[in-house]
Amino acid sequence: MSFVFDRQWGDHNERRKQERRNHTKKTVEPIAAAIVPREERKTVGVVFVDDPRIKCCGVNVYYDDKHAVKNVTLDIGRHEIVAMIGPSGCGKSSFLRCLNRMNDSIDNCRVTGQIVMDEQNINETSIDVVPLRARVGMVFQKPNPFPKSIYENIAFGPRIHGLAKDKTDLQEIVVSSLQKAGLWSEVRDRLDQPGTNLSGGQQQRLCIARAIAINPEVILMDEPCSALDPIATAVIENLMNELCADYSIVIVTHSMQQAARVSHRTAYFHLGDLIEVGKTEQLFTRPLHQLTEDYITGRFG
Ligand SMILES: Nc1ncnc2c1ncn2[C@@H]1O[C@H](COP(=O)(O)OP(=O)(O)OP(=O)(O)O)[C@@H](O)[C@H]1O
Repeated sequence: MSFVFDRQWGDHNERRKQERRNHTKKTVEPIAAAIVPREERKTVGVVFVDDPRIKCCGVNVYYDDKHAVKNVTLDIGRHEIVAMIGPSGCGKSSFLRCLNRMNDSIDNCRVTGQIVMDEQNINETSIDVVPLRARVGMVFQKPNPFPKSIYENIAFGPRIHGLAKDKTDLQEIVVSSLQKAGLWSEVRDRLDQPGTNLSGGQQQRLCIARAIAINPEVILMDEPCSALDPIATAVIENLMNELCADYSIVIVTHSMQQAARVSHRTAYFHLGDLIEVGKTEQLFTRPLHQLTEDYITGRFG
């Protein structure tokens, strides 16, 4: 009996020691590999994901001879929020605009490389950008509702893309888009009033509803909260969290706090190079590249 008792306690103590060793193993960071030096420009981190929604490979953006985005390779996952951060002029917006060919409207801009959705390179000149921009919607820095009624702001897209069978169908799209954008309860009684009469935060949600109404797969957001107060910003951030159940979201933001709050992965750009991309928590707490560390600790930009 005593033998059994001793053995049990012996086992118990051994187990406790082992648990402590395991615990130590789990909580103490492994000795980090040396941080990548500033001169290195090859992207480090988690560039690829399983079953990506968009696959960017060697993307370059030039404005005349200015090389604004340099050989960027990056996957955007399904149901993923990817934040793009970096100092002013590092190429975040230029890269974002590649994802729905918005750079086409800039005369001196040229984009090279592959941007693949459903095995199709959307950067080929033969691609029709109208249906592409329905699949990859965009929300801009400044809310830009059409000078039309709230209803028409949403109904316009589905109507021109032929997404509604009839008037009832169109009405359903309008209601469900406003619901998904978290605006329905605030505007249900005034759908015929101008969208421009809404507050800034409501206008931005109207623009999100407008993007949703044409059934996109991806929503691009270029500093969507920079014109909003903290309360309206929090509403949009919560909304993003809900929307990623249905869409992939790529957001350019100047706010590291916002990137940390909303995104699953964060991409850090520097002078046109994608320096590092990784799980958001890791990038902000244990960056792999010296330039990322400089930026997040406020030593640069
Ligand atoms: N139409 C243009 N013609 C010439 N150069 C341009 C044009 N648009 C952008 N650039 C340049 O390309 C570079 C990248 O600009 P971009 O707007 O993509 O950077 P960003 O990181 O989004 O900057 P910000 O955070 O200030 O908005 C910058 O040097 C910018 O001056």
